[in-house]
Amino acid sequence: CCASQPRAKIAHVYRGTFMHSTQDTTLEIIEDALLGVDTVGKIAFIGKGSEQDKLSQTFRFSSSNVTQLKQHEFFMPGMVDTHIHAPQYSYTGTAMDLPLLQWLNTYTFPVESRFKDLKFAHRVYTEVVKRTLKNGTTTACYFATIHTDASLLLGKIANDFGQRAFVGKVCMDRNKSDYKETTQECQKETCRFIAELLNKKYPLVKPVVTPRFAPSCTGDLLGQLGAIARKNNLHIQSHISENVDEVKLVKELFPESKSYTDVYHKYNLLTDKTVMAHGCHLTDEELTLFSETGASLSHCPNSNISLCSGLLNVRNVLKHKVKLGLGTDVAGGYSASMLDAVRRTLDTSKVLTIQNPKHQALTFDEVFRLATLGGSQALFLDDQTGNFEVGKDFDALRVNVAPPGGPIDLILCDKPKVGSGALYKGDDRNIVEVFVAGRKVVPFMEPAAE
Ligand SMILES: O=c1[nH]c(=O)c2nc[nH]c2[nH]1
Ligand SMILES: [Zn+2]
Repeated sequence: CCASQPRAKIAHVYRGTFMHSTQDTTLEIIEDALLGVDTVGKIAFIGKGSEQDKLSQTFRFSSSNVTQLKQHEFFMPGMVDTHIHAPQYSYTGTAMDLPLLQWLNTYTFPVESRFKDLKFAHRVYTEVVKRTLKNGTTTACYFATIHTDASLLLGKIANDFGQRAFVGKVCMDRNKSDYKETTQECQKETCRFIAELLNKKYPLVKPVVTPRFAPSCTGDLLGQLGAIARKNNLHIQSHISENVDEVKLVKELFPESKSYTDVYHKYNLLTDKTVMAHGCHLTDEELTLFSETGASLSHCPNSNISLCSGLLNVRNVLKHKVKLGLGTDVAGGYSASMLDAVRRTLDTSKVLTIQNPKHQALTFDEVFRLATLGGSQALFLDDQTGNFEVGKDFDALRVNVAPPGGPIDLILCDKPKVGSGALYKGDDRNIVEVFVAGRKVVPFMEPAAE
């Protein structure tokens, strides 16, 4: 049994099967566990169901307050989407026929330009927050657009629905089209975005410094953003080495830098609070620089396949001791569901084994860890979320393997395999409740009135 000293009062106690990952165990399944959540949403204890009497005395809760999971139900940690473009949710699954640089110019920039319109932004951002929450994303690291007010609105909507989120106002001062700002505007608006979002004092929603990627930023802007992040001790997100044409372009635009990674490093954008999406074409030397700086990678396999960008060798990333989480990368990725990201990660890893039988494919348990604890580590949030350790916030999914009308027929009842079956075959119908910091956010709460 693990328990903190009883301090805050216990608000909820749950009894049943819990699955999670720890530093030492890729997947731990605790049957008939008892977990207590205190009034500030933190996990106060996790112990054995058989110790309920003792725990109820220590933590002063009554047995009648224990919620017993039903047969075929279990709890798992909420999933962490380490990379998602909220505005691009509006065209998911409709633009999968061009490689990255053409895809951005043809589809992405025209759509993102529309987010100047706050009504349109409100509609799309409400849908993406609801859709990701329903699919078990308790933490999302969002790109918004270049528009400060719409980006602030995304923060408000995530807060209203109770999702833990980083929100980035996108920075770009170099583009063929008008979808950009001047260097000075971008710096000024980034500072306003950060100040205004922090000023809201949302408990779970924070700003992240967001240069779109090196090709859409001048060195001047990158340097200014590095300084802003450092001064305010903020998270940073961007893209790196997604596609070979992009890597070539970065070489042309930044001839003085040794590598793509070196460009970001030079401008102080690689820190232990940085998450870079993709990294399919990074060299071992670049991965070493990630490891040395503590920067992490977001693996977005649906996007990498959909845009024919490349196949990230996650095994090699982990070998270099680089932190890694999973991302949907909507709308390069056509699915907003982290369960899809889990499956595509497994598929990608198996394709690498098909290409090279010496490659050791990732296991289901390892990928489960990447979607939960790995994501929280990549976002430097692992002291707050990622698993069911005492003292962390209770970010959890109540999964029912076989709800009526659901996608799974329960034929095999082999307990340890039930979790993997549910995650391979399940969808949001199986995620019957979602909790963030102890609060039930699915079924949805009514957003507070204005
Ligand atoms: O998948 C991607 N989506 C984007 O919006 C983007 N911008 C730069 N690089 C990118 N890659
Ligand atoms: Zn992206």
